[in-house]
Amino acid sequence: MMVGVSVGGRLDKGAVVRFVKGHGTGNDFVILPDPDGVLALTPETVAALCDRRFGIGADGVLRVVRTAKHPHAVDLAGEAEWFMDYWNADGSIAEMCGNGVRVFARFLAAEALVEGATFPIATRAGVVQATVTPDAVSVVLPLPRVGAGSTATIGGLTFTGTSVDVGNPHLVCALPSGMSLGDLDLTSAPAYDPAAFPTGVNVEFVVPGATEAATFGHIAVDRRPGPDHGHIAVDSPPADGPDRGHIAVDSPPADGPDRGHIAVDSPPTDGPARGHIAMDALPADRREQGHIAVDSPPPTQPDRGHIAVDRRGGEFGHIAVDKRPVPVGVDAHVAMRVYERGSGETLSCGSGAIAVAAVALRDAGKQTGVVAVDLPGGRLTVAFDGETCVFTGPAVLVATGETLPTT
Ligand SMILES: N[C@@H](CCC[C@H](N)C(=O)O)C(=O)O
Repeated sequence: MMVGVSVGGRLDKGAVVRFVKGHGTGNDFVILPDPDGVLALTPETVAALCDRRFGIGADGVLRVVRTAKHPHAVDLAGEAEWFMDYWNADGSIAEMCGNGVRVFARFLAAEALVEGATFPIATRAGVVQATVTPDAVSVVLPLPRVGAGSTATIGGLTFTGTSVDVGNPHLVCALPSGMSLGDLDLTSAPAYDPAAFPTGVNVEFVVPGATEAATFGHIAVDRRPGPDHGHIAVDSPPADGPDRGHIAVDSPPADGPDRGHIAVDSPPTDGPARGHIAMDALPADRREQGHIAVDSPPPTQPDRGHIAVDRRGGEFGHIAVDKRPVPVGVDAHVAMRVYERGSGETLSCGSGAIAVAAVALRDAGKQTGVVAVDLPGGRLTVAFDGETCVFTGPAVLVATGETLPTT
């Protein structure tokens, strides 16, 4: 890819920069190792790196720099060797990134830049303690500060919420009963009160007391404004055989030419653990036919299946179906979606999950306890002991590479 990187304060068109790609529950990052702080990142460069079409693609950038070498962190040099220089996908800087700091910790451990499994990391919101295990990374953070009420408006609907400071600003909005997370159109930013959030805000939408897929899974098809919404029809038992169902989606309406369908075979045709969805993207008499194969359960996550069709940026929504089991031994369980300041809708937001968990625990009348938070990208847990919170979830490195010099 062709991404210019400023080196030593000047744009060096010959710069080749090593990067690592990682994610925490689908909140993905380009990690830039820069121990001596010589990469002079700009908002434009970060936005180019994060561009999912013209760049590497990510929700944000994590620059790995020695605390002593970065002006925003030098005061913390006695407490932590490494500073997470976090940038949102639009090139703005944020104080905290909960998933980012877990992925950052995974990177430090994988590159043997730290000793032991527990170590401090400096952030713009202070120093946090990370503990790395093969399956998860936990981070100990200060208790979030639950504040005043405010509102967010999206799609003509106004939601009442609670502001929470996790180092960065959040507004946690509960959905009214009868509304599900899949009903939300998060393709554009919610409106908020700029007097309450002068530097912007991450907005979380929450279904409290979530149970298995019933309250988290959602199917949203065709969010185009206007009268031409499609429909989903499920025959059970199906019309053409004992083991076959189908979902028919008309878009635009049935009397128009562009008719597609989704056919679901159950049991699947090619193996005991595999199903498929065949989609005609164009009318049946044309050639462009696609399909999505779904392993259930997926090989890497035995208790989870999902179908995700994401055409954000266009006119269609997405389908996501979670089959995560109800967590045991927790004091509260919530499901959420988030619109992040500077990054748009993401599959997961760690600081957002902490904010949501703090409100859920408060609403449960407790000051200590464990909250499980389900997001489109997976499950995170937050444990509160009255003095700190411990934020835990998977953190994975998936690729490494080099940017190419610009021409
Ligand atoms: N967009 C946030 C910063 C990133 C949050 C992150 N995804 C997380 O996991 O906490 C902001 O601008 O505050």
